[in-house]
Amino acid sequence: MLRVAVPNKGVLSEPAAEMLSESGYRQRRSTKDLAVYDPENDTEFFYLRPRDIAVYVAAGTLDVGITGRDMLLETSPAHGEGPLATEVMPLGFGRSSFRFASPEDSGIESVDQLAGKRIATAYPVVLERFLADSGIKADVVKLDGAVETACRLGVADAVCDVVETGTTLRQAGLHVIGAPVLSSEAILVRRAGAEEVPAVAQLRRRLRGVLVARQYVLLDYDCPNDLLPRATALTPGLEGPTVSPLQTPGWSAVRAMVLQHDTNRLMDELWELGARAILVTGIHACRI
Ligand SMILES: Nc1ncnc2c1ncn2[C@@H]1O[C@H](COP(=O)(O)OP(=O)(O)OP(=O)(O)O)[C@@H](O)[C@H]1O
Ligand SMILES: O=P(O)(O)OC[C@H]1O[C@H](OP(=O)(O)OP(=O)(O)O)[C@H](O)[C@@H]1O
Ligand SMILES: [Mg+2]
Repeated sequence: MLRVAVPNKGVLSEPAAEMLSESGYRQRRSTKDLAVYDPENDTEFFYLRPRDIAVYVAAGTLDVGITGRDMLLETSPAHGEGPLATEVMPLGFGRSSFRFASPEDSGIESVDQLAGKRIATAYPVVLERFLADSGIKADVVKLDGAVETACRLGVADAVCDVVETGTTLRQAGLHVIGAPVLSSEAILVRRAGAEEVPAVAQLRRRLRGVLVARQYVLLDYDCPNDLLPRATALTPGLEGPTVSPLQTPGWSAVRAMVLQHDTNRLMDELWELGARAILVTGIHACRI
């Protein structure tokens, strides 16, 4: 039986369960359920705090889990100090960066100026590693959440926190300083060095299928044969485009997968080139 950890709360919770449902796995009906068994796939899902997921996976108690890259790094022991979980694949949601920010009027404008200052964070391990690697000596103030308020309430001079849109920072009168400490998104994690088993390989293929179906569309168009080399250079597909003859002499039909965000640019360029009957179709599911 495969045992999978899924975030029970927070921003990763819903999209993680949605991605597993789209991958054909049964998910819990109520947010109060702690675990659910999917008999068809012989898989049990455990709903846990995202912060704890890599710990269970590293210990080998659960086979795989979905968490944030920042959470994995926060709960990873220093080299040689205990079992490790490792990133298997990114899942394309829950994107954020982990960054320093200081009050607008603090005069702290660069990471170097953080030396000797108090920095509040809910990710002390990641922050302390960064400070040690950068040779900056500062006091780390460990908080559980709502870190942005720490400066206003006088317990810190700056913060290091998760930023997505930046709205929370702005509301707290803070501005980002320096480059991101790290870029995070939801990831699938496994125990480091764990042997590949068929059930995990299947889960990975299914998740990859959902990712590809979300990212790509199918583009069909009709094209005069003499323009095929230029048209198919625009739409090379994954392995190569499908080109079949049309009943109209001198014309072919082309089908290729293209990135969804590129669709309108490609349709315009193909039209300018002389392609016609350009159609876009969504991909519901796939195995690539
Ligand atoms: N606004 C956001 N946008 C994208 N990802 C986010 C955002 N906030 C948090 N995350 C990501 O979600 C993961 C877990 O954060 P979450 O807020 O769910 O847990 P937490 O902060 O430990 O718990 P809680 O907020 O319930 O106290 C982290 O990987 C983090 O990067
Ligand atoms: O840049 P934004 O789009 O504003 O998003 C970032 C905010 O979202 C998360 O907060 P969450 O709601 O998880 O609260 P928490 O700080 O208590 O964890 C994170 O800790 C930031 O505060
Ligand atoms: Mg949070």
